[in-house]
Amino acid sequence: MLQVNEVAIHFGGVRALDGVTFEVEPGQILGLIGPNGAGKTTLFNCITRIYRPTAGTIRFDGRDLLTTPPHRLAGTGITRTFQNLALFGTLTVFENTLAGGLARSRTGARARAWEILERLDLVDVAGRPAAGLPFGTLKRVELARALMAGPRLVLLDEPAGGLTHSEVNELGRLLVSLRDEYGFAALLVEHHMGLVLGISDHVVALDFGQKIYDGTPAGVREDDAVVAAYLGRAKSGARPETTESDARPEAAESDARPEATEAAR
Ligand SMILES: Nc1ncnc2c1ncn2[C@@H]1O[C@H](COP(=O)(O)OP(=O)(O)OP(=O)(O)O)[C@@H](O)[C@H]1O
Repeated sequence: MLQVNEVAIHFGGVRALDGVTFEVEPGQILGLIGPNGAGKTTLFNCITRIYRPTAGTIRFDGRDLLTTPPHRLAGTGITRTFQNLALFGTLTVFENTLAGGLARSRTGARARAWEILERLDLVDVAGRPAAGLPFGTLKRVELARALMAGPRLVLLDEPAGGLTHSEVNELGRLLVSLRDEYGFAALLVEHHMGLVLGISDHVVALDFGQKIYDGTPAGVREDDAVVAAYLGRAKSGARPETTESDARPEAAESDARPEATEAAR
């Protein structure tokens, strides 16, 4: 359904993506992993037309996405959430959710918004402005907005970032049940390995803009290249836990990341 073919993008001397090729099947959750600066968010930005790749093609249902105007993307069936949230602070949770449906016909939009808010346990805060609500709640609002367009592919950029242990477990169950119910595929960028390996059908790993792994979640921990580039450095505090434990505080992790990236380079 999504075909990313030999995609490359350079920022000055930095090869953020260097010939990346992979596919996402309908209904599949594909986990996209890799160390800081590997190119994961850049890939999202290429798919969603924020960045224009230097080379390569991206096709969705056979359609050339790189010639599709960015504002038509939701209409093609692709939506996303943002690592650092991109909600309208002064709008209510209901209004933020409704905004995700503007690419669809107005008919039934309000009813669909209520249905999604109920599904995501957001009815109690539906009338509250987004600004000031807890981070974990806002992450769910982003998901609600992404689902409003009735997507066939959702790009999830670190949905577990900043969530507590129990919230991450709950998120994993929620994503799988939403996928089963609504039938969308998902591209999941996430450092929380327990979540990625627990819910992904397939995993792709990037390192310095290149694909180093494309296979099953079960094979990830056994793969020498992924262990060397990413998992094997968990003890540094800048890499993910290699166990299912998520005791590692997210804030400390992100503080450590840029420095670790510099060191790695
Ligand atoms: N607009 C830009 N201008 C210059 N360099 C950029 C730009 N966007 C990304 N980069 C660089 O491209 C590389 C890939 O960054 P990207 O944010 O995609 O990594 P990532 O895998 O998402 O990392 P993280 O896990 O920390 O979010 C980095 O070296 C980054 O500094």
